[in-house]
Amino acid sequence: MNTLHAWIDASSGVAGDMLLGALLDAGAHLDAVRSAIETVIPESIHISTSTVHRAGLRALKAHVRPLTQQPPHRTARSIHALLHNSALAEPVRAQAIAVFARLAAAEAHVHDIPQENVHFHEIGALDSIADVVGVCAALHDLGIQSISAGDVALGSGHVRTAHGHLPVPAPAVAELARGWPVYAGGTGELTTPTGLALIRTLALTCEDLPPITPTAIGIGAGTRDTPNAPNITRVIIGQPTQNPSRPTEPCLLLEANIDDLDPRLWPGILSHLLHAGASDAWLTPILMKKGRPAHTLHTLCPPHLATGLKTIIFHETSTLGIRQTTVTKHPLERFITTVDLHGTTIDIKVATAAGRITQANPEFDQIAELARARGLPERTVLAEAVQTAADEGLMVGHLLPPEHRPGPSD
Ligand SMILES: O=C([S-])c1cc(C(=O)S)c[n+]([C@@H]2O[C@H](COP(=O)(O)O)[C@@H](O)[C@H]2O)c1
Ligand code: NI
Repeated sequence: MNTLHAWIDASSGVAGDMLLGALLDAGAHLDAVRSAIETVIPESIHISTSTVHRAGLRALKAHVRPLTQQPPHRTARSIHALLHNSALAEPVRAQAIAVFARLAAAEAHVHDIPQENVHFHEIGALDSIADVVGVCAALHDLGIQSISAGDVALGSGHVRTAHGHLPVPAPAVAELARGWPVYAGGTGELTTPTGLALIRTLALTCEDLPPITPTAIGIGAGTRDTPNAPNITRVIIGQPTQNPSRPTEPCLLLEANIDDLDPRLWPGILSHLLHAGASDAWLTPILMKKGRPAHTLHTLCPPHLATGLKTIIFHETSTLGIRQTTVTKHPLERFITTVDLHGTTIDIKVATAAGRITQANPEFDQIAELARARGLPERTVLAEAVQTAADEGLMVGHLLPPEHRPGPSD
């Protein structure tokens, strides 16, 4: 299966209409975007594009023009209902709802009000709905399956808004930036709340351009044209040439053939090596010279732990030597998330490739403990945990649900 990854370059900043312009420039169909926006807010927005230049570079400007100066009053709650009840394609609807929830959480925090009471400035609400629904529809139209983004430039100084003069980054932008690498990168407001909410919700990780073979590049223009500082957002779309977010890791493999150790000692040795930081430690049965049954001890480890692990092997086994080879590891991105099962928190180990789940396994020790506590067979509790995880979208082949994405320190 060919997967398509989109990498967002917000090193000159990002706003909702800039990202929309970039995706349209990369080949998303304007009709698909228009029709998604019409589905949610009929006859409220006129959307068109034009080729412009920003600091001498060609870019596509998405013009998102409200058709009314007096749209209905919109709160976070009413926008959620509007999107929820709309006939948008399911992935577009789910993503747009998640983006607005993130935006509303940031606004609620900085204005110190309940999330459902957040209201979006009347005209701004229309713009924002069009930008968010437009971007999600454009991604769907392009068939994008995973997204990452680089560090984001936020700007500096002050910006004039409907709420008066705000410092840059605007408070909601600063709130949305928690846990994502950002920097000033220039003067003025380079990143808006809607632009950053889109990146924070849709992008799985922050990274430099991952290994992909580009098939489309889109450049979206901001409103101002400032000399020497192109006011643009870029997207580079392509097929991952490796796992998009995980470079290979250098590893050492330590090995020894041993034919004279009391076999009862092996479990303790393997466990000691794992506790000391080995990525893996295992035995394979072998037949040595003179027909002697024996074992090869294999220990995989990051290079900086090799000396300590070799000391353990020499100390706890009877070997007279250790072979050491350098190997390359291609790890999948993995992390632990949790689900609630009968009031107990169960860890789920999740691995992803190109943004899709390849493994989602409940931690078996916790399953066994819960099974014991409830007097049930382990396989019943295991099946319940797998089903609970699947109900929350943690299913092999699915995109990772936003609420289960790892935080920056996971
Ligand atoms: O309308 C409100 S409450 C508002 C709050 C904030 C905060 O940071 S709080 C910022 N702004 C400014 O509005 C414009 C439009 O932003 P979009 O994301 O809707 O494009 C932008 O200049 C924000 O800094 C408004
Ligand atoms: Ni605000």
